This record gives sequence, C-alpha cells and structure tokens, in this order.
Amino acid sequence: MTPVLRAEQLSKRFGGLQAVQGVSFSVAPGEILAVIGPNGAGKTTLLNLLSGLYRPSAGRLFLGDRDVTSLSVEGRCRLGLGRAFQIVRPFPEMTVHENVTVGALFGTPGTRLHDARAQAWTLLERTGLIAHAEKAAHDLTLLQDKRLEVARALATRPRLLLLDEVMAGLRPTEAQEAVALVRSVRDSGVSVLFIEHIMPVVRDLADRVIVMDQGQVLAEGPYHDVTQDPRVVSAYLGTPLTEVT
Ligand SMILES: Nc1ncnc2c1ncn2[C@@H]1O[C@H](COP(=O)(O)OP(=O)(O)OP(=O)(O)O)[C@@H](O)[C@H]1O
Repeated sequence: MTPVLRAEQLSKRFGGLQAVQGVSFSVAPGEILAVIGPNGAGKTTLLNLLSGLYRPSAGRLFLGDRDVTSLSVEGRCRLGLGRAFQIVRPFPEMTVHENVTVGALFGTPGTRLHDARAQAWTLLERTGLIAHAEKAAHDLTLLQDKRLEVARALATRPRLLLLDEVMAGLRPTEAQEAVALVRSVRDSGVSVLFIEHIMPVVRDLADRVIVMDQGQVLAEGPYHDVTQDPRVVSAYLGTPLTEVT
C-alpha cells in the first residue's frame, strides 16, 4: 500500500548546524507514529520540514505518490497534511465554532460558509467541544484548547495529522483523554505523526516509534524494542526512558 507520507534523506542545515541529517521514513495509512528524542535532537525541525514551514537543504518528501518537496504549507495542507498549530493560532476573540469554521474554509478552498459551519459542528461533536461551541477561544481550559487545535486541524480534512507535543502541560487524567481523542482520530481513517516527551503517552498511543538523536534516526520500531535499545538509553544520557518526563 502506498504510504501516506514518505521522507527520503531529508536534511536541514542552519548555518553551521546540521539540525536534521538524512532522515528517511514513511507513515502507513492508519498508522500512529511517534517521534521521540532528547532535547535538540531535531524533532521540531523535522516536523517543520514535513509541514512545509522549512525547505530542506537536501532530500525529498512525498504525500502519497506526489512529490511535495517544493510545495508551500498551504499546498501540502490541501493535499491532506494537517498540523495542529499549522494555520494561525486560534483567534482568541472568536468562538470555538467560528475557529473551526475558519479551519474548514482554509483547508478546502471554495467551501461554502454554510457547509464549513456544518462541518465545524460535526467536528466539535467528535472532539468533545460541543458544549463549548459558543465560548470565546480565550476562555477554554488547556485541555479544551488542545481539543480545539485538533478540531481545527481536522477541519482541513487531513489524511495525516501532525501533532507537536500536544500533551504538554496536561494532567495525567487529561492526557488520557487526549490519548483517546488521538485514537479516535486514527479510527476515523487519519494517520497521525506526533512528537512527544511523555513516555507513557508514547507507549499507549504509538504503533511505531522513531528515535532521533543529533539530527539522525537512531532507532525505529515498536515502543518496547526501541526503549530497550542501548543506543537509545545512552542518547538519553543513561536515563531509562520509562523515567523520562
Ligand atoms: N530556526 C533555527 N535556527 C537555527 N538553529 C535552529 C533553528 N531551529 C532549531 N535549531 C537548532 O537545531 C537543533 C534541533 O532543534 P529542534 O528544535 O528541532 O530539536 P527538538 O528535538 O525539537 O528539541 P526539543 O525537544 O528541545 O524541542 C538544535 O540545536 C536547535 O538549536
């Protein structure tokens, strides 16, 4: 089956610093893939290369069969790459429903306002925000805010959703709710690639884990395999990954 996304030898250099070097991987349809690694490993830079925020210094990126290496953020979004944070951050004065409506209008040009509004109601139902639809975005709690990020990204009708540390700052019970939300996104047919530092979340959510260190892929495989890998433990300065928070 054609992967949803395929990165071939992606690299990004900032002046003298090689932030990402020769990274290759793919994401299968319906897969949840985690990208982990110590601080400065290149995870966020990689996500920026995938979403189109950065142009690679070398390498190529495919969405399905399409080479999107030189496409903009918007172009990739319209081909099915959704990112929480990708569009502008939520408009704080607008309601939750209005914010998701904007996502729907942005993701599919030509969408009629009436249809975008209807789609937004459906997404608020799916993401557990329906009771807060008329609240201003700035009145949401952190967990509701994360839900709004996911709802806005889903409004662009992605085939692959990119999430950058969406669990950060959540209490453990809230993180479990967020895990359930991401699972439900996958169950609706959307692949997910997420960066995460909280290891229990990675363990519970990821079908496969890519470990980055110093811009390169250090290990790749199921959670239990990569976390036992001595090279991975050593990259985390000897801290067992079960204790990394
Ligand atoms: N815009 C930039 N200009 C220059 N250097 C950058 C830029 N963005 C990132 N870097 C550098 O690239 C390296 C990788 O950074 P990146 O943020 O991708 O790592 P990370 O794995 O996401 O780290 P963290 O887990 O701390 O967020 C770091 O050395 C960082 O200082």
